[in-house]
Amino acid sequence: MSRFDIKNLPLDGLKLIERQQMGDSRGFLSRIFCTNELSAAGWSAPVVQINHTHTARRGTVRGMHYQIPPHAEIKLVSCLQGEIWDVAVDLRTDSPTYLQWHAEILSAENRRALLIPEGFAHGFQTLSDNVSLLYCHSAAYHPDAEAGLSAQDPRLAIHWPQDITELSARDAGHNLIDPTFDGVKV
Ligand SMILES: Cc1cn([C@H]2C[C@H](O)[C@@H](COP(=O)(O)OP(=O)(O)O[C@H]3O[C@H](C)C(=O)[C@H](O)[C@H]3O)O2)c(=O)[nH]c1=O
Repeated sequence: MSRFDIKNLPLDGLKLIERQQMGDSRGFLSRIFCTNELSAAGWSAPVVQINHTHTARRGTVRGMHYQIPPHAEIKLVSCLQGEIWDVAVDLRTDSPTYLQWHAEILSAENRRALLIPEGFAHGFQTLSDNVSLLYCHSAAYHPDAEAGLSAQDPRLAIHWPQDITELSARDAGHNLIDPTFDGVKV
């Protein structure tokens, strides 16, 4: 019996993963990651890093982040506390949906996660206070390969459900997409 429901999304390779919950009188168990089951969803590499972010304030935006090749990564973003508007942007230069974005609401309640292929930027807005996310990464963190786009870039026109209440200095400083931007070749 699969521990996940896997749903295709409008951007090729982007998947919505819903965790099954095995409950009893004590509580529940749910699986966060499974190589065998998520290979069918496109996870084609070992998990090399797992991160946890906690974001205290509702309305905070983190993103839009990605690592440039050869450190491009597959990312599985799971929300274990609170609720977020989770956004992925297709940066694959040759993709028919290049620079298009898609968002899903992830929460501890709906047990949904976003599986984001290589070549996408990722960001989110917290829809509640005290949000905890768990990220599985298929590539290690390489600061020199870190790149970012402005969450408020008019070229992306990402809809954020709430007023942005907090943004890191780094995220506030990302350049806007200009004619020299050529996406990511993965
Ligand atoms: C990603 C990462 C960061 N760091 C350090 C670098 C900074 O000193 C600090 C916070 O990093 P940054 O502000 O770049 O990360 P966030 O804005 O929290 O980014 C997070 O949210 C966005 C939406 C994501 O998609 C990232 O994958 C996720 O890490 O942690 C590490 O030491 N290891 C790591 O793997």
